[in-house]
Parts: sequence; C-alpha cells; structure tokens
Amino acid sequence: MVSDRAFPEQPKVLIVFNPHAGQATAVRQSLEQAADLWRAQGWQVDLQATMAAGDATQIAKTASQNGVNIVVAAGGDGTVNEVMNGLVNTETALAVLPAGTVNIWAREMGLAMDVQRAAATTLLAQWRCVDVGRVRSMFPRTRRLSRKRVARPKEPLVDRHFLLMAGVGFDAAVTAGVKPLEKKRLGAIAYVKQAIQIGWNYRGNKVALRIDGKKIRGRFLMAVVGNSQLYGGVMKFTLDALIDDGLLDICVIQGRSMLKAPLRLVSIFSRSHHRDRRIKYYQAKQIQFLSRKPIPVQVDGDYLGQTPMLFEVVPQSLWVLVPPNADRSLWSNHTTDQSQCAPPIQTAD
Ligand SMILES: Nc1ncnc2c1ncn2[C@@H]1O[C@H](COP(=O)(O)OP(=O)(O)OP(=O)(O)O)[C@@H](O)[C@H]1O
Repeated sequence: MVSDRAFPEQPKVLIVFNPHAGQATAVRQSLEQAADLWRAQGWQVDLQATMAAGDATQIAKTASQNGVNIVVAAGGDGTVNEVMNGLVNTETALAVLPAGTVNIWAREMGLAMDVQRAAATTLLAQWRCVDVGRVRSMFPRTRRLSRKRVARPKEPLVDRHFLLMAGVGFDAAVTAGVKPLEKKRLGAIAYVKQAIQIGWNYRGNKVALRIDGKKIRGRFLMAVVGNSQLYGGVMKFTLDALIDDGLLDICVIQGRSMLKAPLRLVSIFSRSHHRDRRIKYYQAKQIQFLSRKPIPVQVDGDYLGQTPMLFEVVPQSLWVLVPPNADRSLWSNHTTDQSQCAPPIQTAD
C-alpha cells in the first residue's frame, strides 16, 4: 500500500464520540486513555461528545475549518457516516475508534474492536484518499414505470454521502424497523429478529434502474450500492468493490418473496454471486432507482428515506487514516491520481 500523504508531525486531532453508541457504558474513559496514548506521541487531542443525532457532521465540518488535521469518529458506523459527511472535500482526514454495535468501517480498516488497541494501531496508519458515494432524492423525468406512475418522494428530500454502502429494499425496511433501545439491548441480534418478523410478508418491488444510462427493470427484494465491500460485519454483497476506483458496485437480489432468500444468502456467503442467476452485479458511476411504490433506503446502516433516489460516486474526495492491517483488497493496485483530494493542511503551531 502506498502512502498518499505524509503524517503531520504534531497533528491536531478531535475525537467526536457518540455517548449512546453500542452496548458499552464506559466509553468516555477508554477514549480518554486513547487520547493520552496519542498525546504521549505529540498529538494534540481534544474530545467532544455529540448532543443529538446529526451533530457529528457539523462538529467535524467546524473542526476542519479550524485547522484540525484528523477527526476521529468514536462510535458505530452511523457516527462514522455523520463525521465523514462533514469532511468530504476537505483537507481533514477521517479516523475511527470502534465503539458501536457492528463497526463495519473499523473492521474494513483491520482495527481491533478494543479501543486501546485500535488507538495504538492508528499511530501506524497512512493517509489515503478514497471515493465516497452520494445519494439524493430525485424527481424522475420518467413519470411512468410500464403503465403505472413512478412514485414521487413523500418524505423530506435528502442529500447524503456514504462511505460503506447504501441498501434499497428489504435491508432498509429492516433497518427502519429496529428500535434504538432494542439495538442497545440486543446488539446485532435486533436486526436478525426484525428481519424474521418482516420477512414473512415482504414482497419484491417492481423497480426500474438506470445504471450509467442503461435501463434495467425487474422485481427486486433488495439492492446494495457499495463503495466498499463488507456488509453487516460478516458478508460481502459488493465483493469486487474498490474504494479508489471511481465506481460504485451494485448487487441486486431478484425475487418476489423471501421464500428463496436463504439460497441467495448462501451464494453471498460462499462468494458465488456471479453463478447465481437471481443475483445481478454491476459497476457504475451513477444509478437511478425508480419504483411504483416508495421503497426504503438506508445508508451506512441508518434509515435515510424512500425512492426515487439517485446514487453516484464522488471520486477521490475523502482523506482517511488507513492502519497497516486494513483489507488490501479494497484498493486498486495502481497509485491513483490524487489531484481531486484537497491538498495537505499545514499545522499552525
Ligand atoms: N448524542 C446523541 N444522542 C442520540 N443519538 C445520537 C447521538 N449522537 C449520535 N446519535 C445517533 O445514533 C445513531 C447510532 O449511532 P452509531 O452508529 O454511532 O452506533 P451504533 O448504531 O451502536 O453502531 P453501528 O452503526 O456500528 O451499528 C447515529 O446514526 C447517530 O445519528
């Protein structure tokens, strides 16, 4: 792996933490210890807790404007998503300390799930510039899907970046239904419980996709639009995704009901997507999702809204700290053109 950018000697660091993330209770204490470890290496570290959902984006944006070199998202993937939304197209890098329920980005980065060990590994990280995804509500020009009208957005319009993936359909319906208290109590099992509860009656939706201009229609149970590979911490829907290739990977699961969904899961777990004729796989810069009925959408594990939505890649737009054990299969072999990432920031001492 090639380092994209030199580490500042005494970086200014802000740890943004979600006090309600995950199931642990003494997060602040272990984050203070992580901060001390970094301070011992000359890093200038501050901590700030979020007060409400959505806070972390503004905190990260302000930190970047104030010359902070690294903003550390201490929480789960929802917190990582909020922080990165404040850092896209800035000079400030994203790092993570895993304190959430699933911690997919931390796993992709090869970090231990223990905050202290993850902090120690972060000292050895390299700066890399990566792509992110962007998802926006859209008003389709096509008013019809076969002979029926295309659904118009009924919820507030959204415009959001994502680092890991977005899901459309069944997984987003599950995400929307998991209650925060249940997630706190049961952890990842809350998702399994919800999936079983709604799976019996879930029906595939008629969807029209436009993938880089190419029209594709069908009845889909769900689709994953991946910027990276790992999903749910255990499997890979978008197993060919590279985080610096200027493309999003799209894995579509076809079907009318969940009856045969276990077969699709076997294909996904055994990484034989390409041999399953009910799984379609694409790579593209832009994907439009249109449907007769509004279909739920989640980004990086949190419910976002409903179709119609437009997904597109924002190439080379985010600096991230990449520890030595990060999954190498996420990066293309060649050194990418870094000109679109903001130039390195100079620490004002
Ligand atoms: N102070 C806060 N009070 C209430 N909600 C918050 C606060 N700070 C952040 N949140 C919200 O909590 C949501 C979940 O947090 P987060 O993703 O960090 O943890 P998690 O859900 O336990 O982990 P994972 O996403 O890995 O499963 C985030 O989407 C965020 O919007």
